[in-house]
Amino acid sequence: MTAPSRLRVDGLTVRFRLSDATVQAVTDARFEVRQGECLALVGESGCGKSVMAHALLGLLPGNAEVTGSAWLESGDGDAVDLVAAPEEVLARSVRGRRIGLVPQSPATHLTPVRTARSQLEEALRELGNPASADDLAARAGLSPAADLDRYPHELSGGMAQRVANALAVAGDPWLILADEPTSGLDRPLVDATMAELRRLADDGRAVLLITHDLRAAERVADRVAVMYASRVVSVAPAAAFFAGPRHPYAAGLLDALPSRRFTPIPGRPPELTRLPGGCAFLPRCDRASAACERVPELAEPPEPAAPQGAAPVSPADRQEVACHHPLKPLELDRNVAR
Ligand SMILES: Nc1ncnc2c1ncn2[C@@H]1O[C@H](COP(=O)(O)OP(=O)(O)OP(=O)(O)O)[C@@H](O)[C@H]1O
Ligand code: NI
Repeated sequence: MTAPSRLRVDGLTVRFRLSDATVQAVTDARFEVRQGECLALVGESGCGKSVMAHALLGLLPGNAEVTGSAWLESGDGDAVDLVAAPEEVLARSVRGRRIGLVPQSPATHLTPVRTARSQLEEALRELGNPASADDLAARAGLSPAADLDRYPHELSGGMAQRVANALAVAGDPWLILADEPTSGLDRPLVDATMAELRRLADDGRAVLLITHDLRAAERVADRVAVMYASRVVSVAPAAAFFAGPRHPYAAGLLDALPSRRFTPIPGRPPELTRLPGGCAFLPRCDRASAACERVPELAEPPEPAAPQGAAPVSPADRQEVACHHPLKPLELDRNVAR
């Protein structure tokens, strides 16, 4: 059975009106994050990932126009549309409560002059959570007796991350949002942070991880959504995505990794003030045709007939792509994969 949805984004669109131009930062985004899963949202710098996060939190500046919907759901009937909700509701019951925020830099996020315990206790008190700081710390992998009475400068990077994560769940959130939680961190700390996010998902949280570190995403994500030039162009189960992405842009991103072909995609993404009418990836795509002058919808591509003897693509491996010429599905050998 599929787990209940915790975040359901549908048609989410963000425009910034400037005096002489309009920035199309997020266009018609559609995806969901379910209870107990981590969805990684990836894409090149400037494609709209953080604007999407800020739209979900109601933290966009006054020149932003937001349309569409983004339902944050408890999983048992309670729900709030983050786009329609008034600021008062977002401030009182969403940010830091129903949405727990994993900060970009835990070391600077923590108050330097107070112990981890006093910060956790204050958060629990403010959020009306009867849990104890010891419980929260233990769940986050800290030793309450040894770690909680330390000041932030006495904590290692990994420990500070765990305290920040304990703070992120202090309000018992429906969704955890982490926008580039590993930028500027060294590899061991990246690994520790990813392990922490995985643990939060395994604990039953829904985790939305925004990152351009594909290697980190591969370690933690159950599904991967790819953004390009303001649109979500691919949503796929992680294993199928990393084994054989269907969208040419996603394939290009993976080929650019040092651990793969280390070949960057030629060209640059378009300016968000001057998006083309059709597929925005067209000028960089070696599969483009006249059909690509029309914007492709995000959908499961019609499958080519499976070669004789080959198993059809399993439902668990199905990828949605916005592309008129998707790459062929890879036959994942389920027996080998397990
Ligand atoms: N207040 C604003 N007014 C106008 N344009 C904005 C505003 N905020 C963001 N943008 C533009 O929106 C686009 C998307 O930015 P965003 O920060 O979401 O990118 P990103 O995908 O998070 O990139 P990165 O990986 O570098 O963090 C950029 O072109 C940015 O310049
Ligand atoms: Ni960003």
